[in-house]
Order: sequence, then C-alpha cells, then structure tokens
Amino acid sequence: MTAPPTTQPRYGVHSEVGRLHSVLVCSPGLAHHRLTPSNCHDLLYDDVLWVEQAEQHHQGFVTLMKDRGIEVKELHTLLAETLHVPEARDWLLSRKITPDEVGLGLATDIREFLDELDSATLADYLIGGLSTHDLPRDFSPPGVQLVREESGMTDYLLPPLPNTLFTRDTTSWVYGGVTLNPLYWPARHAETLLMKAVYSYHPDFAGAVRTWWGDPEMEHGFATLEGGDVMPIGNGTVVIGMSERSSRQAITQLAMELFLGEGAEQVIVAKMPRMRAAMHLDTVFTLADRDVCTVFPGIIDQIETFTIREAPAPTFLDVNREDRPFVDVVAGALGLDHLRVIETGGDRYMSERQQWDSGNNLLALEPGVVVAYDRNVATNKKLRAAGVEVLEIVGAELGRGRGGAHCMTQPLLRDPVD
Ligand SMILES: NC(=[NH2+])NCCC[C@H](N)C(=O)O
Repeated sequence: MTAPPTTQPRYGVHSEVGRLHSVLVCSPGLAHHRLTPSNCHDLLYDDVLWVEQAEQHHQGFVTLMKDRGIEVKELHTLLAETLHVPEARDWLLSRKITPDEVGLGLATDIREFLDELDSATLADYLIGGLSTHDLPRDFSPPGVQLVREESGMTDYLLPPLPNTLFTRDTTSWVYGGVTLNPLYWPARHAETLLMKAVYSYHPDFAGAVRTWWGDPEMEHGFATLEGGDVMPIGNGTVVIGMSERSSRQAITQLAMELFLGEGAEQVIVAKMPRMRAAMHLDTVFTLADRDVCTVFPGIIDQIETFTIREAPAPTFLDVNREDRPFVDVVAGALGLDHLRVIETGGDRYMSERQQWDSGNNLLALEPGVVVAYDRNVATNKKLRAAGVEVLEIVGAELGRGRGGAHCMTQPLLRDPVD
C-alpha cells in the first residue's frame, strides 16, 4: 500500500538523536477542559489537569525549541489551515459526521452547524470534542436529549481527543515516509483521520508525503501501532516496541512495506511485557546521544529481542531471536561496541516514580542535548554526570497524561547522526 509522493518530499526522520529541524506538537486546550474525574480514565488520563498551567508549560517547551532554531508546527493551527481548503473540509466532515459516529437523526443537523463555523473554531471542536453545551440554545434537533455526556467519551457529539497532545503516537515518520497508525485504545481511534487530512491536504504536505503503512479509513483488526514504539535509529534500522499498544500483526506488515520500499533494511523488535507504566517502548528507553541511552531496568531486562530482515517468498520475512540483551542489539545496529546506559535515578521507590513520570522519555534536539521534565531530578542528574545537556520543562501538569518530551513531539525533519 506504499504511496509514492507526487512532489519532492520535504520531510524525513533519519535518526533519534541527529539535529532536529522541524517537529509537530499539539497544545493542550479544549479537550483537556473536557476531562473530569469520571471520564479521565476512559480518555487515558490518570488525573484531571490545571489546564491553564499545562498550556503555559507546553508553551515553554515550544519556545525552548524555537529558540534553538527548530520549526515547531502546532496541530490546531495545521488543522485549521487544512480546513481552509474546501475539499479538505468536505473530505473530513463527511467522514466524521456519520450516523455511526454522531447518531442517526443528528448527523445532518450537526453537519449544518459545523459547516457554518470558521476553520479555527471547527479545528478546536474536532480536537477538543463537541458537547451539547456548545450548541446554540435554540438548536435542538431531535435526538439531542438522548445524549448522555456524563457517562464518558462515547456520548459526546464528537469525542474529545486529549491524547493528541502526544503527537508521537498518531503518525510516525520513519526515514522518508510516514505511517498512519491504527491506535490501540478506542479513545485514540479518531486521531489518525485528522492527521490523514493534514498530510493529504495541507499545502505544506499535500502530494509530498509517502505513506509506508496504515490507513484510518481501513479496518486493521489486530494490527495496531503507536509511534511511542517506533524509533528510526539510523543505519537502515527501525527499533519497534511490541508493547501493550503495538502488535506483531502491525509490526510485520510495516517491516514488509519498509523492505519493499527500500525504507529500511532491518527491524529490531523489543517484545515487552504489557502494562500501563510501560505502554510504549519510549516510556522505558530513549536515546540521548550517539552512544548514550536511558533505560528503566525493571522492564528493559525483561525484553526479548528479535531482528526482522527481508527473506525470499514464501516467508518474505526472516525473523531471528537475539541472544544478546536489547541494548546491545541496538548498539550493534548503530555500529557501536556498546551504548552507555543511564538508568532511571533514585532508590527503587524513587526510580519507579520517575519512570512513571516519564523520566526515561527524553527528546534529543541534537546529539547529547535533550529535553526532560524537571521533576525527575535524580535521573536528570545522572544524565548530566554522563555529559548530556539536559534542558528542563515543567512536568507537573503535562505529565498527568503519562507522557514526556518524546511523546509530545513528532519529528518531521531530523538529520542522520553524523
Ligand atoms: N509515546 C508515548 N509514550 N505516549 C504516551 C501516551 C499517553 C496517553 N495518555 C495514552 O495513554 O495513550
């Protein structure tokens, strides 16, 4: 299903730590105002947020990257710009406002209501969710009274999507192309269609994006993939966590498409235990420098590692179980003898808390320069002692959705490691 671009691709991600030039983020906003103690768990948040503080801290993160010359694209803005294109607006609304999604007897009226909105407000509702309280007082199509919002996400007119904050997961740039990920939990299913609209119609992307795998308009069954598991580390290798979220059915299909499209030569699979604390590989392992990684040992030690390469028909894939520990297999793929490993800091209680608070979830801006949450004092100290420059952002509110700087960013353009 590999779709070749029709014009010169502008974007591509060629490593995990090479210089970052362009990145996609999504600010907290309306979706987070919708979070309540009764719906937040359904929406994959462990708590409600002080939203204004989360917005400020996120802005701090954006400014830090911009000050270093990185182009930062924001999803509400990109989506609003996409919706300026009349064809895109129609494409997206005709797929979202259906009897299955909105309810029979409501779809036509809601579509009429949305058609009247300016692009920025419409983008806000598409990400933030549409509640009956947003409708004008005199607007009461039959069926609105059936809506029962207090019961969770499904009874919104449009579901709030607070996890768009974690742009890492929805799509993944892997070298010269992108995957449009079928996400695991229902609370996140609607995110990928928004990104398909952006990549298909936004003037910065239209015709210039190659899709390796995944299509939100298709039913992918058990094949689920989330970008927190996907790491194009360089040297023709992609490391993929087989986690709570990313399945072998997805990983093997992606591997095949990458081999056929000459996007990568090998996939290293990290088979992880299924648990919320380690929902993605990037919650327990990220690279900080050419030869430095941070890990949470409790989980990393349990990983079983496999290497997948291309094979002739009828098997197509050559899957090998590795005897060496995961980190050594990654080092080998990078052409290194070993990686210097920085474990989560603190005693066993503190290190478990720091992992939970995204202590191992670093975003490298260039080799040896990373962004991390301020709260993970002990881990950041160890990173600094190893020569890594740690730029801190405030994690108090942003971290409540269980994701750090790596999760909150989707690199669009990143150099290989020199
Ligand atoms: N790449 C990541 N680790 N992302 C974290 C995503 C957190 C989000 N609340 C979820 O449960 O889906």
